[in-house]
Amino acid sequence: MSLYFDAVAILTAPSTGGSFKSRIYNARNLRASPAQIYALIIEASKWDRVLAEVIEKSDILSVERKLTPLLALLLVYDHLLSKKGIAAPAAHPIRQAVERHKVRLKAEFTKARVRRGCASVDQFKAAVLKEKREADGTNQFVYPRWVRVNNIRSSLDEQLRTTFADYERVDSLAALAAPDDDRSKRKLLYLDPNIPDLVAVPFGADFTSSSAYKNGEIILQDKASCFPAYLLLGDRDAKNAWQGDLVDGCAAPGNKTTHMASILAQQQKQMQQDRQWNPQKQIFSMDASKLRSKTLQKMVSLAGADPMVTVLQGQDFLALDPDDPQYENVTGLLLDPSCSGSGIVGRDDVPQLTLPRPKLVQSAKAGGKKRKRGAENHDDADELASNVTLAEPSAAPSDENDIPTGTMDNERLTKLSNLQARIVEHALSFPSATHVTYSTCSVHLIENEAVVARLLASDVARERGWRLLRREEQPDGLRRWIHRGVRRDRDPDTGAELQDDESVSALTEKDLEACLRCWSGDSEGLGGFFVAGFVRDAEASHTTLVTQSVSKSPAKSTPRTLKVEHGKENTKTKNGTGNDSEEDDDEDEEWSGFSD
Ligand SMILES: C[S@@+](CC[C@H](N)C(=O)[O-])C[C@H]1O[C@@H](n2cnc3c(N)ncnc32)[C@H](O)[C@@H]1O
Repeated sequence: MSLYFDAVAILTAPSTGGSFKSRIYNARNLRASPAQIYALIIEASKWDRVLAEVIEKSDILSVERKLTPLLALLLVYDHLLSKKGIAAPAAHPIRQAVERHKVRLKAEFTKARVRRGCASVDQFKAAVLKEKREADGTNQFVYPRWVRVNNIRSSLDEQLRTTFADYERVDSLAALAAPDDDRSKRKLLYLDPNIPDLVAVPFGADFTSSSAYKNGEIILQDKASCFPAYLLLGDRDAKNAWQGDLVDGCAAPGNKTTHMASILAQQQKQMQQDRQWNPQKQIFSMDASKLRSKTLQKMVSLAGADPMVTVLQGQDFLALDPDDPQYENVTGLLLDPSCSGSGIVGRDDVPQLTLPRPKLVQSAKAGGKKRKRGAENHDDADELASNVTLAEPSAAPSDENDIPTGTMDNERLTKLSNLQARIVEHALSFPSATHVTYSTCSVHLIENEAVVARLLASDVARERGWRLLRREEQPDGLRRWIHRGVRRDRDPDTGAELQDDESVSALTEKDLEACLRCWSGDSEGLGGFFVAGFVRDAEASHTTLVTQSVSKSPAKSTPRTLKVEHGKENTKTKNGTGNDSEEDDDEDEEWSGFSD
């Protein structure tokens, strides 16, 4: 039985680089034989579309709560197509969960064959393979391997001279993939025009044995995932280098933390041209999950960012006290909280599996597209979405994203978006903060523009003068990015726009221009992604209403509102008399809510 659970674990584990096969053979903690696991995944992936169809039509996921879509797909493959059937004792509950439906499954499998006009299983197999190749061929053409150069340990120039020395420069993403080539073997390189220090190479290129990868000089990070740190820290030079500390509130596994550190390193090196670079602790990076925090710490160390980053392992960002003196110099915060992951697409040579959708999701308006490979376990997502404080996710994380892709109904998405909004509101309350970014790898409006609309309408945003970082204020590469915020969700299957969504009616066209979107399946070579930046104006800080916590504990605090003019606290009380008794109690409170 461990065979199926091991296969699920492999398919949902973080992508650590290397070929898919080598990852299975090098994996620890597997109980089944690597050869068996590999064969099961490869064979099942050839039939995924049919198996998904059969499982959906027989509706076993609605009744068999022990089965996740991925587990069901692997089991039903063995049940219907392998000679020996399911490799588990006959009395095993998971085997029974499938075999209870054998008549229905067989009937749906036969119908799927007949629908494709195939008289035999062999013909059926050929037709299914053709279908699969047609679907995958496009994916592999579009998605390259993105490589970010880490300025702490190296520089783009140095990497072009060394790791990429024998790579031929091409002038478009499409040129990375000439049809019928063995693209992974061709050494082609495209310098990304939007994100500094980012290059794209053909899909399948493997750097995991290169010294640059092992030493943390290069980091395999998708382009869209580079947007938030660049949006936050921008194009700065020695004259206007970033001032103040930074917080990455939802940081594991650490791509954006290490990207922030890399950008800061670049700026600081420019400032200290002739002198030795002397990195300073400037970033607080945390994750509520202790398990994922370990990966975060490893990634920070590998990137050489220890002198710049303080990792707070297992720290819930919502429990961080913005008024704690150690955060008084925090000027920028990056928030990339848990999301539905509905924008995630396969990024490496792991077989792409089209998974069955449970009935619940098939009928949900904002339900995801057919799931691609991603983390499993709906219960974790549910728990996460319904709890105020994050529970340790027990499912293996999938790269940056820790939530299963595509299995969420509207209720779950709503809970998740509530949590996302709370997290960013908390960020907006840091007394010295002037810049905040919010990002998700979701395509759903409810997690993206709708969260932005709620944040702009929140008390903390209005009182502290937060607004969106407008397109014309964004770093050059992102200002030129053409895919901006939207008012309508897209149909997950056809991509067609759905009707206007009221949740974003308060956003102006300028606001939508300020938001950045990425979509899968277009010529940009990315998955679905969203990011928006918030800033506080210098003018807003001169005459702004600031909420000051009476208590140091955010959970117990009673906010009071004070008016600030020209950088000074105005001691006028709420009723303007200066005699408000509530305020008298707080006379000794240190001033803590003041923008730049
Ligand atoms: C999308 S992932 C972050 C990916 C990361 N930014 C990167 O670029 O590598 C979301 C992370 O947020 C963490 N998280 C969710 N809620 C949190 C909270 N309240 N405080 C801290 N971390 C939280 C999850 O454990 C998860 O690791």
